[in-house]
Amino acid sequence: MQQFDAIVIGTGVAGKSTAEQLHQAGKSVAIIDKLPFGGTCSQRGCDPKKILAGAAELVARSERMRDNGLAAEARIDWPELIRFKRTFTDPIPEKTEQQFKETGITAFHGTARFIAPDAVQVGDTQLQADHIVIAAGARPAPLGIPGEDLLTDSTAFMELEQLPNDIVMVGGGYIAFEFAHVASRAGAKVTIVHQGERPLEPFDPDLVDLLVSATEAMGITLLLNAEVVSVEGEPGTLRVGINQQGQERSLNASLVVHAAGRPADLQDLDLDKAGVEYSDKGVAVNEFLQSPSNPAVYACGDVAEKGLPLTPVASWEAGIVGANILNGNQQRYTETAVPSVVFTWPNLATVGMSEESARQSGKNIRVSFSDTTDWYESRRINEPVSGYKLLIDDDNGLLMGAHLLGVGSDELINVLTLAINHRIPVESLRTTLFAYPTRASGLASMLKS
Ligand SMILES: Cc1cc2nc3c(=O)[nH]c(=O)nc-3n(C[C@H](O)[C@H](O)[C@H](O)COP(=O)(O)OP(=O)(O)OC[C@H]3O[C@@H](n4cnc5c(N)ncnc54)[C@H](O)[C@@H]3O)c2cc1C
Ligand SMILES: NC(=O)c1ccc[n+]([C@@H]2O[C@H](COP(=O)([O-])OP(=O)(O)OC[C@H]3O[C@@H](n4cnc5c(N)ncnc54)[C@H](O)[C@@H]3O)[C@@H](O)[C@H]2O)c1
Repeated sequence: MQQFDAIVIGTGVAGKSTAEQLHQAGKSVAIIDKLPFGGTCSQRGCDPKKILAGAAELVARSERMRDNGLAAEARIDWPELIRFKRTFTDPIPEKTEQQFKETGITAFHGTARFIAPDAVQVGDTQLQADHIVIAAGARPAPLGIPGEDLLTDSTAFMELEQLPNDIVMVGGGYIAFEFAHVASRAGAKVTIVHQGERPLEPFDPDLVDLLVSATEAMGITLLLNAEVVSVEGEPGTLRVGINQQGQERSLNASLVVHAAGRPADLQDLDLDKAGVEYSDKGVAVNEFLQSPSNPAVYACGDVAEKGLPLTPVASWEAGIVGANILNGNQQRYTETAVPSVVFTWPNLATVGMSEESARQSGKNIRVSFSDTTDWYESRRINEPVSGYKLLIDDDNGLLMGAHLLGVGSDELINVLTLAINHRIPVESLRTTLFAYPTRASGLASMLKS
């Protein structure tokens, strides 16, 4: 059995940064991954996705300006775009492995499973440590439907050599909308099949309605209250069975994409052998991100039950875990407002409370909501829709929640996150001079009392 001060399971944002922090403090660290080193965000998630979304944005913007002074329209060359994406993603595993080698972190390829409360096995190798950090991320939710293996997951979608003509997205969340916008702008006919009444549930319903109208105007079909119940056929000629409010129907598609959620990836870990509690939300953790049932174990990132499954949260939680292992439990996980963006064109962004939860809070709230499609910042690029909703506590003048739709929302949401987390009064935001013309320069109008 090989001995270490700490074992980290997962080489994504959460695992890699915890391992580096522990190693820099002089600990001997082993790190393990069952997939090529580097994790989801940089190879199979945020970063490659934004390369595709960036190209789709150029197409959208050029289309919208075609009769407004732009002569040529941009077009996506899918194989070339995937080649460009690979220039970012392909080097990551080797680069990450090299970094581990150079820093002295001992890296293992393979699937880690617990064999004892303080030990894991990878292949034939057994490792033991004072602390074990689970940073195993998430995986596509098993759907339990016939023909499930015919679905293409988000990783495989971003590896497609050719983009098929007709695509069905199963689910109506982040991945469905981002990929639908990309695929549609690359020329595919796309249908989003969503089981709920409202897509993009964590986002503001009024702004989602505006985004949905723009999405439908692009030619994307949305089926709501519709659950995918089966997929059959051969790859390339698939038939998707749908139950829409009790009515059976089916759709033909060349590609069916899994966009139906990503729960914690617990399946290989054998957590029962370590006495580590878990639920369908992930590894159970206390305020120190430590397993309450096995104090040798900590968890961070998508696999932990606390926090949104987003990259900045994974990185922040990793810092807490690293500090608590090094200094004893001192840093607490505290609820903080976390911004989130759907990288459609236009962008949809949110931070802080929803209108519903703000109204339920019992506070004296003011809702500032407007469709801003006819504002200069939208009209100059002929943007199809834009809008905002700001939720203000009228008693103390603080921002409780901010919801944005439109170009520049992905950056402006960060300013509003700063305001919420650092209790900057809306009056200060309203009277601050922001560069003009930018999306932030509209804040004064948005915050007029
Ligand atoms: C398509 C897509 C787009 C996204 N876009 C965004 C975005 O724009 N912004 C954003 O903030 N977030 C985005 N996310 C979410 C973001 O990628 C994750 O929140 C983040 O990568 C989580 O990091 P992590 O370190 O917790 O997990 P991961 O990066 O997933 O790392 C976990 C690692 O653990 C390994 N592992 C699992 N089980 C075992 C085991 N038993 N043994 C060994 N290794 C194991 C896995 O192979 C994996 O490499 C996106 C996700 C996807 C799928
Ligand atoms: N821009 C970003 O930050 C970004 C982008 C992509 C992914 N992510 C992360 O990855 C996670 C996974 O993304 P996602 O889009 O798969 O999940 P999601 O949770 O955003 O959306 C999945 C949706 O699919 C629906 N659904 C589930 N089963 C279904 C079925 N059988 N038929 C029809 N609809 C069904 C669910 O009701 C849910 O609303 C996200 O929660 C997010 O944390 C983030």
